[in-house]
Amino acid sequence: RRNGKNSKHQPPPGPLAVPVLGHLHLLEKPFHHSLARLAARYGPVFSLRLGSRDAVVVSSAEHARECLTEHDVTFASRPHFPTMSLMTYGGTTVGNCRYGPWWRLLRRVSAEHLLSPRRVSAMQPAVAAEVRAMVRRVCRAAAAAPGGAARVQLRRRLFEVSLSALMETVARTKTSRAEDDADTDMSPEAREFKESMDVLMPLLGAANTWDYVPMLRWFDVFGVKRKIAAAVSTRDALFRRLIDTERRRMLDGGDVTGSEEENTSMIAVLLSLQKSEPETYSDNLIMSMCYSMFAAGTETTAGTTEWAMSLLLNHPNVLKKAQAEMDASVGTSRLVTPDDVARLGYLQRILHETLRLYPAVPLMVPHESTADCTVGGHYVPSGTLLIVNAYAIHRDPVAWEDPAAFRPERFEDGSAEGRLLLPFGMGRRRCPGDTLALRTLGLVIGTLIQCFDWDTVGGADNVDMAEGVGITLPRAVPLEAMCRPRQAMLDVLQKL
Ligand code: HEM
Repeated sequence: RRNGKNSKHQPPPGPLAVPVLGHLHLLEKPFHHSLARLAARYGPVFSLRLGSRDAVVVSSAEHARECLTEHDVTFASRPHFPTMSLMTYGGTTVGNCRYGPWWRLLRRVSAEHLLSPRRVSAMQPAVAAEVRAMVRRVCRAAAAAPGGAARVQLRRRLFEVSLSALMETVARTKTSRAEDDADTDMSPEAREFKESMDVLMPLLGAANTWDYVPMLRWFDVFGVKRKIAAAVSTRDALFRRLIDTERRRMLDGGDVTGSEEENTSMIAVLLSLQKSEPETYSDNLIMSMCYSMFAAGTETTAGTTEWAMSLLLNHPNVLKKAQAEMDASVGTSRLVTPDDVARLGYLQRILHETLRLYPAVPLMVPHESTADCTVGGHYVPSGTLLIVNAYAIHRDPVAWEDPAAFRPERFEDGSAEGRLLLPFGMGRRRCPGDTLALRTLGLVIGTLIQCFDWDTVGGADNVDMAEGVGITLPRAVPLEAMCRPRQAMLDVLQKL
Protein backbone atom coordinates (compact mmCIF):
# COMPACT_ATOMS: atom_id res chain seq x y z
CA ARG A 1 0.00 0.00 0.00
CA ARG A 2 2.89 2.35 0.74
CA ASN A 3 3.93 2.41 -2.87
CA GLY A 4 0.40 2.20 -4.23
CA LYS A 5 -0.71 4.39 -7.11
CA ASN A 6 -2.90 6.58 -4.95
CA SER A 7 -0.71 6.70 -1.90
CA LYS A 8 -0.52 10.50 -2.32
CA HIS A 9 -4.07 10.56 -1.04
CA GLN A 10 -3.65 7.70 1.41
CA PRO A 11 -2.53 8.26 4.98
CA PRO A 12 0.59 6.36 6.03
CA PRO A 13 -0.14 2.79 7.14
CA GLY A 14 -0.63 2.05 10.82
CA PRO A 15 -2.23 -0.29 13.32
CA LEU A 16 -5.99 -0.44 13.93
CA ALA A 17 -7.15 2.19 16.40
CA VAL A 18 -9.60 1.67 19.28
CA PRO A 19 -12.14 4.33 20.34
CA VAL A 20 -11.01 7.13 22.69
CA LEU A 21 -7.44 5.86 23.19
CA GLY A 22 -6.58 5.38 19.52
CA HIS A 23 -3.22 3.63 19.78
CA LEU A 24 -2.20 4.87 23.23
CA HIS A 25 -2.72 1.39 24.65
CA LEU A 26 -0.05 0.02 22.25
CA LEU A 27 2.68 2.29 23.51
CA GLU A 28 4.91 0.94 26.21
CA LYS A 29 7.71 2.86 27.85
CA PRO A 30 10.35 3.68 26.76
CA PHE A 31 8.38 4.94 23.76
CA HIS A 32 11.29 5.01 21.29
CA HIS A 33 11.60 1.23 21.56
CA SER A 34 7.87 0.69 21.24
CA LEU A 35 7.75 2.97 18.19
CA ALA A 36 10.76 1.20 16.64
CA ARG A 37 8.88 -2.11 16.95
CA LEU A 38 5.86 -0.58 15.21
CA ALA A 39 8.13 0.79 12.48
CA ALA A 40 9.51 -2.70 11.87
CA ARG A 41 5.92 -3.75 11.17
CA TYR A 42 4.42 -0.72 9.41
CA GLY A 43 7.46 0.88 7.78
CA PRO A 44 9.58 4.02 8.21
CA VAL A 45 6.54 6.31 7.91
CA PHE A 46 3.47 5.18 9.82
CA SER A 47 0.50 6.85 11.41
CA LEU A 48 -0.77 6.69 14.97
CA ARG A 49 -3.78 8.07 16.73
CA LEU A 50 -2.80 9.31 20.19
CA GLY A 51 -6.16 9.76 21.89
CA SER A 52 -7.63 12.74 20.09
CA ARG A 53 -4.44 13.58 18.12
CA ASP A 54 -3.21 12.27 14.77
CA ALA A 55 0.52 11.62 14.51
CA VAL A 56 2.97 10.47 11.89
CA VAL A 57 6.07 8.63 13.10
CA VAL A 58 9.23 8.78 10.99
CA SER A 59 12.03 6.28 11.60
CA SER A 60 14.42 6.61 8.65
CA ALA A 61 17.07 9.20 7.77
CA GLU A 62 15.55 9.66 4.31
CA HIS A 63 12.10 10.59 5.63
CA ALA A 64 13.43 12.67 8.53
CA ARG A 65 15.31 14.71 5.91
CA GLU A 66 12.19 14.98 3.80
CA CYS A 67 10.14 16.32 6.74
CA LEU A 68 12.75 18.65 8.17
CA THR A 69 14.34 20.06 5.02
CA GLU A 70 11.84 19.85 2.15
CA HIS A 71 8.85 20.38 4.50
CA ASP A 72 10.76 22.31 7.16
CA VAL A 73 8.31 25.23 7.28
CA THR A 74 5.26 22.95 7.15
CA PHE A 75 6.50 21.06 10.22
CA ALA A 76 8.01 24.05 12.05
CA SER A 77 5.19 24.39 14.57
CA ARG A 78 4.74 22.66 17.92
CA PRO A 79 1.62 21.01 19.29
CA HIS A 80 0.01 22.50 22.37
CA PHE A 81 -0.47 20.14 25.28
CA PRO A 82 -2.56 21.39 28.19
CA THR A 83 -0.27 19.96 30.88
CA MET A 84 2.85 21.35 29.26
CA SER A 85 1.10 24.72 28.87
CA LEU A 86 0.70 24.93 32.64
CA MET A 87 4.48 24.84 32.96
CA THR A 88 5.43 26.93 29.93
CA TYR A 89 3.53 30.19 30.40
CA GLY A 90 0.62 28.97 28.31
CA GLY A 91 2.86 27.34 25.69
CA THR A 92 4.70 30.58 24.88
CA THR A 93 8.33 29.54 25.48
CA VAL A 94 10.77 29.23 22.58
CA GLY A 95 10.70 25.43 22.68
CA ASN A 96 6.94 25.12 22.93
CA CYS A 97 5.36 28.00 21.07
CA ARG A 98 3.74 27.77 17.70
CA TYR A 99 5.62 28.82 14.58
CA GLY A 100 5.16 32.53 13.87
CA PRO A 101 6.47 36.02 14.76
CA TRP A 102 6.62 35.36 18.53
CA TRP A 103 8.71 32.23 18.01
CA ARG A 104 10.95 34.12 15.54
CA LEU A 105 11.60 36.80 18.17
CA LEU A 106 12.41 34.29 20.91
CA ARG A 107 14.52 32.21 18.55
CA ARG A 108 16.54 35.28 17.50
CA VAL A 109 17.06 36.22 21.15
CA SER A 110 18.28 32.71 22.03
CA ALA A 111 20.39 32.04 18.95
CA GLU A 112 21.92 35.52 18.52
CA HIS A 113 22.00 37.07 21.96
CA LEU A 114 22.24 34.18 24.40
CA LEU A 115 23.77 31.13 22.69
CA SER A 116 25.86 32.48 19.81
CA PRO A 117 29.40 31.05 19.53
CA ARG A 118 30.79 34.36 20.80
CA ARG A 119 28.53 34.33 23.87
CA VAL A 120 29.25 30.65 24.48
CA SER A 121 32.99 31.44 24.46
CA ALA A 122 32.40 34.24 26.94
CA MET A 123 30.58 31.75 29.23
CA GLN A 124 33.47 29.28 29.35
CA PRO A 125 35.24 30.67 32.44
CA ALA A 126 32.02 30.26 34.44
CA VAL A 127 31.55 26.70 33.17
CA ALA A 128 35.22 25.88 33.84
CA ALA A 129 34.93 27.17 37.42
CA GLU A 130 32.06 24.74 38.06
CA VAL A 131 33.99 21.82 36.55
CA ARG A 132 37.02 22.64 38.72
CA ALA A 133 34.83 22.75 41.81
CA MET A 134 33.52 19.28 40.97
CA VAL A 135 37.07 17.95 40.50
CA ARG A 136 38.08 19.40 43.89
CA ARG A 137 35.20 17.63 45.58
CA VAL A 138 35.94 14.31 43.91
CA CYS A 139 39.62 14.64 44.89
CA ARG A 140 38.64 15.30 48.49
CA ALA A 141 36.48 12.19 48.49
CA ALA A 142 39.32 10.11 47.03
CA ALA A 143 41.82 11.43 49.59
CA ALA A 144 39.50 10.41 52.41
CA ALA A 145 38.76 6.96 50.95
CA PRO A 146 40.64 3.82 51.97
CA GLY A 147 43.28 3.04 49.32
CA GLY A 148 42.80 6.48 47.70
CA ALA A 149 39.95 5.37 45.42
CA ALA A 150 36.52 6.87 46.08
CA ARG A 151 33.13 5.49 45.16
CA VAL A 152 31.56 8.40 43.30
CA GLN A 153 27.85 8.95 42.69
CA LEU A 154 28.45 10.11 39.16
CA ARG A 155 24.81 10.80 38.32
CA ARG A 156 24.51 13.26 41.16
CA ARG A 157 27.87 14.89 40.47
CA LEU A 158 27.17 15.24 36.74
CA PHE A 159 23.69 16.61 37.30
CA GLU A 160 24.99 19.14 39.80
CA VAL A 161 27.81 20.34 37.58
CA SER A 162 25.48 20.67 34.57
CA LEU A 163 22.87 22.60 36.52
CA SER A 164 25.43 24.77 38.31
CA ALA A 165 27.21 25.63 35.06
CA LEU A 166 23.91 26.63 33.50
CA MET A 167 22.87 28.58 36.60
CA GLU A 168 26.10 30.58 36.44
CA THR A 169 25.67 31.35 32.75
CA VAL A 170 22.03 32.34 33.22
CA ALA A 171 22.28 34.26 36.47
CA ARG A 172 25.73 34.47 38.11
CA THR A 173 24.60 33.30 41.52
CA LYS A 174 28.13 32.66 42.81
CA THR A 175 29.84 35.97 42.20
CA SER A 176 31.57 35.67 45.56
CA ARG A 177 32.35 31.99 45.67
CA ALA A 178 33.29 30.84 49.13
CA GLU A 179 34.82 27.40 48.86
CA ASP A 180 34.08 25.35 51.94
CA ASP A 181 34.02 21.68 52.84
CA ALA A 182 30.46 21.13 51.71
CA ASP A 183 29.90 18.00 49.64
CA THR A 184 27.84 19.90 47.11
CA ASP A 185 28.76 23.17 45.54
CA MET A 186 25.39 24.06 44.06
CA SER A 187 24.35 27.59 44.86
CA PRO A 188 21.19 27.95 46.96
CA GLU A 189 19.46 29.16 43.77
CA ALA A 190 20.49 26.07 41.82
CA ARG A 191 19.27 23.90 44.67
CA GLU A 192 15.97 25.78 44.77
CA PHE A 193 15.48 25.29 41.05
CA LYS A 194 16.25 21.58 41.37
CA GLU A 195 13.69 21.26 44.17
CA SER A 196 10.98 22.90 42.07
CA MET A 197 11.73 20.52 39.18
CA ASP A 198 11.75 17.52 41.53
CA VAL A 199 8.17 18.43 42.41
CA LEU A 200 7.07 19.29 38.87
CA MET A 201 8.43 16.39 36.83
CA PRO A 202 6.49 13.55 38.53
CA LEU A 203 3.31 15.65 38.39
CA LEU A 204 3.85 16.23 34.71
CA GLY A 205 4.33 12.51 34.17
CA ALA A 206 1.13 11.74 36.10
CA ALA A 207 -0.92 14.29 34.18
CA ASN A 208 0.42 13.44 30.76
CA THR A 209 -2.43 11.21 29.63
CA TRP A 210 -4.75 14.22 29.88
CA ASP A 211 -3.02 15.74 26.92
CA TYR A 212 -4.33 13.03 24.65
CA VAL A 213 -7.60 12.15 26.32
CA PRO A 214 -9.37 15.48 26.95
CA MET A 215 -12.19 13.80 28.85
CA LEU A 216 -9.84 13.19 31.78
CA ARG A 217 -9.15 16.90 32.13
CA TRP A 218 -12.68 17.57 33.25
CA PHE A 219 -11.85 15.91 36.52
CA ASP A 220 -8.57 17.62 37.55
CA VAL A 221 -7.40 14.12 38.44
CA PHE A 222 -6.12 14.01 42.05
CA GLY A 223 -5.83 17.78 42.14
CA VAL A 224 -2.71 17.51 39.99
CA LYS A 225 -3.42 20.75 38.18
CA ARG A 226 -3.48 22.69 41.46
CA LYS A 227 -0.21 21.10 42.54
CA ILE A 228 1.43 21.98 39.23
CA ALA A 229 0.24 25.59 39.54
CA ALA A 230 1.72 25.83 43.07
CA ALA A 231 5.10 24.41 41.98
CA VAL A 232 5.19 26.73 38.95
CA SER A 233 4.59 29.79 41.11
CA THR A 234 7.48 28.80 43.43
CA ARG A 235 9.72 28.37 40.39
CA ASP A 236 8.69 31.74 38.95
CA ALA A 237 9.29 33.50 42.27
CA LEU A 238 12.89 32.23 42.01
CA PHE A 239 13.25 33.57 38.45
CA ARG A 240 11.87 36.97 39.55
CA ARG A 241 14.43 37.12 42.32
CA LEU A 242 17.24 36.24 39.90
CA ILE A 243 16.11 39.03 37.57
CA ASP A 244 15.83 41.59 40.41
CA THR A 245 19.28 40.70 41.73
CA GLU A 246 20.86 41.13 38.31
CA ARG A 247 18.99 44.40 37.76
CA ARG A 248 20.33 45.77 41.05
CA ARG A 249 23.82 44.59 40.20
CA MET A 250 23.64 46.39 36.86
CA LEU A 251 22.41 49.58 38.51
CA ASP A 252 25.36 49.43 40.89
CA GLY A 253 27.97 48.39 38.37
CA GLY A 254 26.89 49.89 35.04
CA ASP A 255 26.13 48.30 31.70
CA VAL A 256 27.14 45.10 29.96
CA THR A 257 29.95 46.02 27.61
CA GLY A 258 33.59 45.53 26.70
CA SER A 259 35.69 43.67 29.22
CA GLU A 260 32.58 43.01 31.30
CA GLU A 261 31.36 40.70 28.55
CA GLU A 262 33.09 37.62 29.93
CA ASN A 263 31.32 37.86 33.21
CA THR A 264 27.92 38.65 31.82
CA SER A 265 24.93 36.49 32.60
CA MET A 266 22.13 35.75 30.13
CA ILE A 267 19.75 37.71 32.37
CA ALA A 268 22.09 40.73 32.18
CA VAL A 269 22.14 40.50 28.38
CA LEU A 270 18.33 40.43 28.33
CA LEU A 271 18.10 43.33 30.77
CA SER A 272 20.29 45.46 28.55
CA LEU A 273 18.03 44.67 25.60
CA GLN A 274 15.13 45.67 27.84
CA LYS A 275 16.68 49.10 28.31
CA SER A 276 16.35 49.92 24.63
CA GLU A 277 13.07 48.08 23.97
CA PRO A 278 11.24 47.66 27.29
CA GLU A 279 7.99 46.54 25.74
CA THR A 280 9.50 43.73 23.70
CA TYR A 281 11.97 42.48 26.29
CA SER A 282 9.61 42.40 29.24
CA ASP A 283 10.34 40.66 32.53
CA ASN A 284 7.93 37.94 31.40
CA LEU A 285 10.01 37.29 28.30
CA ILE A 286 13.14 37.11 30.47
CA MET A 287 11.46 34.62 32.83
CA SER A 288 10.37 32.51 29.91
CA MET A 289 13.95 32.50 28.58
CA CYS A 290 15.35 31.47 31.98
CA TYR A 291 12.91 28.59 32.09
CA SER A 292 13.69 27.51 28.51
CA MET A 293 17.44 27.40 29.13
CA PHE A 294 17.13 25.28 32.27
CA ALA A 295 14.37 23.03 30.94
CA ALA A 296 16.20 22.33 27.68
CA GLY A 297 19.78 22.37 28.92
CA THR A 298 20.08 20.62 32.29
CA GLU A 299 18.87 17.01 32.00
CA THR A 300 20.08 16.74 28.40
CA THR A 301 23.64 17.75 29.23
CA ALA A 302 23.76 15.81 32.51
CA GLY A 303 22.29 12.66 30.95
CA THR A 304 24.75 12.72 28.04
CA THR A 305 27.74 13.02 30.37
CA GLU A 306 26.38 10.08 32.38
CA TRP A 307 26.04 7.88 29.27
CA ALA A 308 29.49 8.94 28.07
CA MET A 309 31.09 7.92 31.37
CA SER A 310 29.11 4.63 31.36
CA LEU A 311 30.41 3.85 27.87
CA LEU A 312 33.98 4.72 28.85
CA LEU A 313 33.79 2.47 31.92
CA ASN A 314 32.68 -0.40 29.70
CA HIS A 315 35.39 0.35 27.14
CA PRO A 316 38.63 0.87 29.08
CA ASN A 317 40.62 0.78 25.83
CA VAL A 318 38.74 3.86 24.58
CA LEU A 319 39.30 5.58 27.92
CA LYS A 320 43.05 4.84 27.73
CA LYS A 321 43.24 6.15 24.17
CA ALA A 322 41.45 9.36 25.21
CA GLN A 323 43.85 9.80 28.15
CA ALA A 324 46.82 9.27 25.83
CA GLU A 325 45.47 11.94 23.46
CA MET A 326 44.99 14.28 26.41
CA ASP A 327 48.51 13.69 27.73
CA ALA A 328 50.05 14.20 24.30
CA SER A 329 48.06 17.33 23.50
CA VAL A 330 47.56 19.07 26.86
CA GLY A 331 50.17 17.39 29.07
CA THR A 332 49.97 16.78 32.79
CA SER A 333 51.21 20.09 34.13
CA ARG A 334 47.91 21.94 33.78
CA LEU A 335 44.21 21.31 33.62
CA VAL A 336 42.54 20.96 30.21
CA THR A 337 40.95 24.29 29.21
CA PRO A 338 37.81 25.06 27.18
CA ASP A 339 40.10 26.08 24.28
CA ASP A 340 41.85 22.68 24.28
CA VAL A 341 38.59 20.78 23.97
CA ALA A 342 37.87 21.58 20.32
CA ARG A 343 41.37 20.36 19.35
CA LEU A 344 40.96 16.95 21.02
CA GLY A 345 39.71 14.96 18.03
CA TYR A 346 39.29 11.62 19.79
CA LEU A 347 37.38 13.22 22.67
CA GLN A 348 35.06 14.86 20.11
CA ARG A 349 34.48 11.47 18.47
CA ILE A 350 33.61 9.97 21.85
CA LEU A 351 30.97 12.68 22.28
CA HIS A 352 29.51 12.10 18.81
CA GLU A 353 29.40 8.36 19.33
CA THR A 354 27.70 8.84 22.72
CA LEU A 355 25.09 11.13 21.18
CA ARG A 356 24.56 8.64 18.36
CA LEU A 357 23.89 5.75 20.74
CA TYR A 358 22.11 7.75 23.43
CA PRO A 359 20.56 10.90 21.92
CA ALA A 360 19.34 12.77 25.00
CA VAL A 361 15.95 13.49 23.41
CA PRO A 362 15.40 10.19 21.55
CA LEU A 363 12.11 11.25 19.92
CA MET A 364 13.24 14.88 19.58
CA VAL A 365 10.51 17.37 20.49
CA PRO A 366 7.21 16.81 18.65
CA HIS A 367 6.64 19.05 15.65
CA GLU A 368 3.19 19.89 14.22
CA SER A 369 2.25 20.52 10.60
CA THR A 370 0.43 23.68 9.55
CA ALA A 371 -0.39 22.62 5.96
CA ASP A 372 -1.23 19.41 4.11
CA CYS A 373 1.79 17.63 2.64
CA THR A 374 3.06 14.21 1.60
CA VAL A 375 5.71 12.20 3.44
CA GLY A 376 7.18 9.13 1.78
CA GLY A 377 4.40 9.54 -0.79
CA HIS A 378 1.63 9.46 1.86
CA TYR A 379 -0.86 12.17 2.58
CA VAL A 380 -0.33 13.96 5.90
CA PRO A 381 -2.96 16.59 6.71
CA SER A 382 -2.36 19.92 8.44
CA GLY A 383 -2.44 19.64 12.25
CA THR A 384 -0.62 16.30 12.39
CA LEU A 385 2.04 15.65 15.06
CA LEU A 386 5.42 14.66 13.69
CA ILE A 387 7.46 12.30 15.85
CA VAL A 388 11.00 11.60 14.60
CA ASN A 389 12.60 8.53 16.13
CA ALA A 390 16.19 9.81 16.26
CA TYR A 391 17.19 6.86 18.43
CA ALA A 392 16.08 4.36 15.77
CA ILE A 393 17.66 6.39 12.94
CA HIS A 394 21.01 6.47 14.80
CA ARG A 395 20.98 2.68 15.11
CA ASP A 396 19.78 1.86 11.62
CA PRO A 397 21.85 -1.15 10.45
CA VAL A 398 21.55 -0.02 6.85
CA ALA A 399 23.46 3.19 7.60
CA TRP A 400 25.73 2.11 10.46
CA GLU A 401 27.93 -0.96 10.59
CA ASP A 402 27.42 -2.88 13.84
CA PRO A 403 25.15 -0.06 15.04
CA ALA A 404 24.94 -1.05 18.72
CA ALA A 405 28.73 -1.05 19.15
CA PHE A 406 30.46 1.91 20.83
CA ARG A 407 33.19 2.76 18.36
CA PRO A 408 34.33 6.41 18.30
CA GLU A 409 36.71 5.48 15.46
CA ARG A 410 33.75 5.31 13.08
CA PHE A 411 33.92 9.11 12.90
CA GLU A 412 37.56 9.09 11.81
CA ASP A 413 38.61 10.55 8.43
CA GLY A 414 35.10 11.71 7.61
CA SER A 415 33.99 8.09 7.15
CA ALA A 416 30.60 8.81 8.78
CA GLU A 417 29.99 11.71 6.42
CA GLY A 418 26.59 11.75 4.76
CA ARG A 419 25.01 9.68 7.54
CA LEU A 420 22.31 11.49 9.42
CA LEU A 421 22.90 12.27 13.09
CA LEU A 422 20.24 14.38 14.69
CA PRO A 423 20.76 14.44 18.46
CA PHE A 424 20.07 18.18 18.27
CA GLY A 425 17.15 17.89 15.85
CA MET A 426 17.03 19.41 12.40
CA GLY A 427 15.53 22.33 10.52
CA ARG A 428 14.40 25.60 11.99
CA ARG A 429 13.47 24.16 15.37
CA ARG A 430 16.94 22.61 15.74
CA CYS A 431 18.51 23.01 19.17
CA PRO A 432 20.07 26.50 19.48
CA GLY A 433 22.08 25.28 22.51
CA ASP A 434 24.21 22.74 20.60
CA THR A 435 27.44 24.78 20.77
CA LEU A 436 27.09 25.37 24.51
CA ALA A 437 26.14 21.72 25.06
CA LEU A 438 29.10 20.31 23.10
CA ARG A 439 31.58 22.63 24.78
CA THR A 440 30.26 21.79 28.25
CA LEU A 441 30.21 18.06 27.49
CA GLY A 442 33.79 18.23 26.19
CA LEU A 443 35.08 20.10 29.22
CA VAL A 444 33.34 17.87 31.76
CA ILE A 445 34.31 14.55 30.16
CA GLY A 446 37.77 15.82 29.16
CA THR A 447 38.53 16.96 32.72
CA LEU A 448 37.28 13.72 34.28
CA ILE A 449 39.47 11.58 32.03
CA GLN A 450 42.49 13.83 32.40
CA CYS A 451 42.38 13.94 36.20
CA PHE A 452 41.22 10.47 37.22
CA ASP A 453 41.46 6.77 36.51
CA TRP A 454 38.04 5.13 36.51
CA ASP A 455 36.81 1.67 37.33
CA THR A 456 33.53 -0.11 37.89
CA VAL A 457 32.26 -0.53 41.45
CA GLY A 458 33.28 -3.79 43.17
CA GLY A 459 35.34 -4.84 40.14
CA ALA A 460 32.18 -5.64 38.15
CA ASP A 461 32.89 -6.56 34.54
CA ASN A 462 30.45 -4.08 33.15
CA VAL A 463 28.25 -1.13 33.98
CA ASP A 464 24.57 -2.00 33.48
CA MET A 465 23.43 -0.04 30.40
CA ALA A 466 19.65 -0.49 30.87
CA GLU A 467 17.58 2.53 29.83
CA GLY A 468 15.05 4.03 32.22
CA VAL A 469 11.87 5.89 31.41
CA GLY A 470 11.69 9.63 30.76
CA ILE A 471 11.74 12.27 28.04
CA THR A 472 15.52 12.64 28.23
CA LEU A 473 16.66 8.98 28.05
CA PRO A 474 17.78 8.43 31.63
CA ARG A 475 19.83 5.43 32.70
CA ALA A 476 17.73 2.91 34.64
CA VAL A 477 20.33 2.78 37.42
CA PRO A 478 22.14 5.95 38.53
CA LEU A 479 25.79 5.64 37.57
CA GLU A 480 28.38 5.09 40.27
CA ALA A 481 32.07 4.43 39.71
CA MET A 482 35.39 4.07 41.51
CA CYS A 483 37.76 6.91 40.89
CA ARG A 484 41.42 7.51 41.72
CA PRO A 485 43.39 10.68 40.95
CA ARG A 486 45.97 10.00 38.22
CA GLN A 487 49.51 9.91 39.54
CA ALA A 488 50.80 12.24 36.85
CA MET A 489 48.16 14.84 37.71
CA LEU A 490 48.68 14.91 41.50
CA ASP A 491 50.64 18.18 41.46
CA VAL A 492 47.97 19.96 39.44
CA LEU A 493 45.16 18.53 41.55
CA GLN A 494 46.81 19.55 44.81
CA LYS A 495 46.96 23.17 43.65
CA LEU A 496 43.29 23.36 42.62
C1 HEM B 1 23.31 17.29 25.04
C2 HEM B 1 22.57 18.36 25.16
C3 HEM B 1 21.38 18.70 24.32
C4 HEM B 1 20.67 17.94 23.42
C5 HEM B 1 20.93 16.49 23.01
C6 HEM B 1 19.59 18.77 22.91
C7 HEM B 1 18.66 18.34 21.97
C8 HEM B 1 17.59 19.11 21.54
C9 HEM B 1 16.57 18.65 20.61
C10 HEM B 1 16.50 17.27 19.98
C11 HEM B 1 15.70 19.67 20.42
C12 HEM B 1 14.46 19.65 19.52
C13 HEM B 1 14.85 19.93 18.10
C14 HEM B 1 13.72 19.79 17.10
O1 HEM B 1 12.56 19.85 17.49
O2 HEM B 1 13.99 19.62 15.89
C15 HEM B 1 16.16 20.79 21.22
C16 HEM B 1 15.53 22.00 21.28
C17 HEM B 1 15.96 23.05 22.06
N1 HEM B 1 17.12 23.11 22.82
FE1 HEM B 1 18.46 21.61 23.07
N2 HEM B 1 19.66 20.00 23.49
C18 HEM B 1 20.74 20.01 24.35
C19 HEM B 1 21.18 21.08 25.14
C20 HEM B 1 20.63 22.33 25.12
C21 HEM B 1 21.15 23.46 25.86
C22 HEM B 1 22.41 23.45 26.73
C23 HEM B 1 20.29 24.50 25.63
C24 HEM B 1 20.35 25.93 26.15
C25 HEM B 1 20.90 26.29 27.27
C26 HEM B 1 19.25 24.03 24.73
C27 HEM B 1 18.20 24.79 24.26
C28 HEM B 1 17.20 24.34 23.41
C29 HEM B 1 16.03 25.13 23.03
C30 HEM B 1 15.74 26.57 23.48
C31 HEM B 1 15.26 24.33 22.16
C32 HEM B 1 13.95 24.69 21.47
C33 HEM B 1 14.20 25.18 20.06
C34 HEM B 1 12.92 25.58 19.31
O3 HEM B 1 11.88 24.97 19.52
O4 HEM B 1 13.02 26.51 18.48
N3 HEM B 1 19.49 22.71 24.43
N4 HEM B 1 17.32 20.42 21.89
